[in-house]
Amino acid sequence: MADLPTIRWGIVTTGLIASWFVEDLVLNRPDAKVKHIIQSIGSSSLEKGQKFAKQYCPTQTPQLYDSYEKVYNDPNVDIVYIGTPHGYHYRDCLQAIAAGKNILCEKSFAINAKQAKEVFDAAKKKNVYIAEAMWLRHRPLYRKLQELLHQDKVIGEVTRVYSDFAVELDIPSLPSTSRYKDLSLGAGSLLDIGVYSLTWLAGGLEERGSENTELPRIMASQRHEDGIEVSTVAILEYPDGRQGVSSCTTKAKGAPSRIFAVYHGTDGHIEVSGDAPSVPESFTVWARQKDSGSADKVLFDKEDYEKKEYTFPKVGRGFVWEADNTALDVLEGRKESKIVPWATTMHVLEIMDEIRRQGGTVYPGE
Ligand SMILES: NC(=O)C1=CN([C@@H]2O[C@H](COP(=O)(O)OP(=O)(O)OC[C@H]3O[C@@H](n4cnc5c(N)ncnc54)[C@H](OP(=O)(O)O)[C@@H]3O)[C@@H](O)[C@H]2O)C=CC1
Ligand SMILES: O=C1OC[C@@H](O)[C@H](O)[C@H]1O
Repeated sequence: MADLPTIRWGIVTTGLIASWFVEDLVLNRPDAKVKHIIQSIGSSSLEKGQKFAKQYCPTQTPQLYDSYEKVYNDPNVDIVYIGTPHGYHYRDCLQAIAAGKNILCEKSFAINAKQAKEVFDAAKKKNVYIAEAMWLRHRPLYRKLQELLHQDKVIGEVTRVYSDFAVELDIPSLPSTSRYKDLSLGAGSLLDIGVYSLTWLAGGLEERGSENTELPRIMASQRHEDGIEVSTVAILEYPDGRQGVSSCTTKAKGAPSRIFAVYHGTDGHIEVSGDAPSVPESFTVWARQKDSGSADKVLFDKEDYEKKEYTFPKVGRGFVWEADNTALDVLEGRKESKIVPWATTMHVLEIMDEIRRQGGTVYPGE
């Protein structure tokens, strides 16, 4: 590890995702591209910071702060990781930018596209790096899937995609301050987990990724309980006829088959599975070899397909690729991530804005 470039992280919050991310930052990996230092941790309470540091980065000695601002103003911090709830990302990013810090900010990057645009404009003015921590896009599985779909065209032209993220949460039992319940924190299934379903859809339908500024036609419906959006279904239709269905809910468990995304192409199918749509493990390519000419076109013709499974090893909690890629971006002087460029974040937020407009989900201040 001695010769690796080093990056010094300022961690903002001691919440769940901050703990997962830090665990991966300090993981001892033979193939690490960067040495990650936990330089400082900012929390609403010093005690929380002490407990967090002891539990998740015991081999390091971060400076502990009782505020986020002190992390932003720490001259020894190269990049700030923001793990606050959605409703605070806008505020926290703007404060970190004002202090001249580079930023990796959790998904969903902001409540809406307008907030994100302001943040990106501010980052541009200050000439700092900023990226949304959409870790899925950094995973080798997602990148291989895109290569097979769009470069190798293993299932021909992608025509349809389905993706669902279902989690059974007992939201009424949670305290009113929970990020799953408090609208000012951005509560709602779309911003929390629907963003993954949309990312799986984009993986198939939007090969152009960052350059794609055109919004698909969107037809969406959302359901609410006690004012919180608990289910979303959205149909996305692209000008050339490709269609996708993206759904999410906090009212049901995911299917036991563990398949959460299906890609249909002119010459086959791909099914993606894993512990959750945020934790994919493998995908199966069903490439059509022949047409057995069966008279009943309704029946599945398994024997017409060649099946190939791609499995990806688990490394830590799966944040290592995002961590290394982001650190290298900053160390090499980039201001945007190639993997999650600003345009991609804007595009997904614009889609979610339209889904919420049709579904009737409004956040405080909108
Ligand atoms: N990539 C992934 O797999 C995951 C990403 N996330 C994303 O991470 C973000 C945070 O989620 P998660 O870690 O689960 O949330 P938690 O509720 O576990 O943690 C959020 C932290 O934010 C700080 N905070 C500041 N103000 C508030 C407030 N008013 N209410 C609650 N917390 C506050 C607290 O830290 P402190 O007291 O230390 O200041 C708190 O611990 C979200 O954007 C979410 O979408 C979440 C889970 C998984
Ligand atoms: O990003 C996430 O992935 C896992 C979910 O359980 C969590 O609520 C969400 O924030």
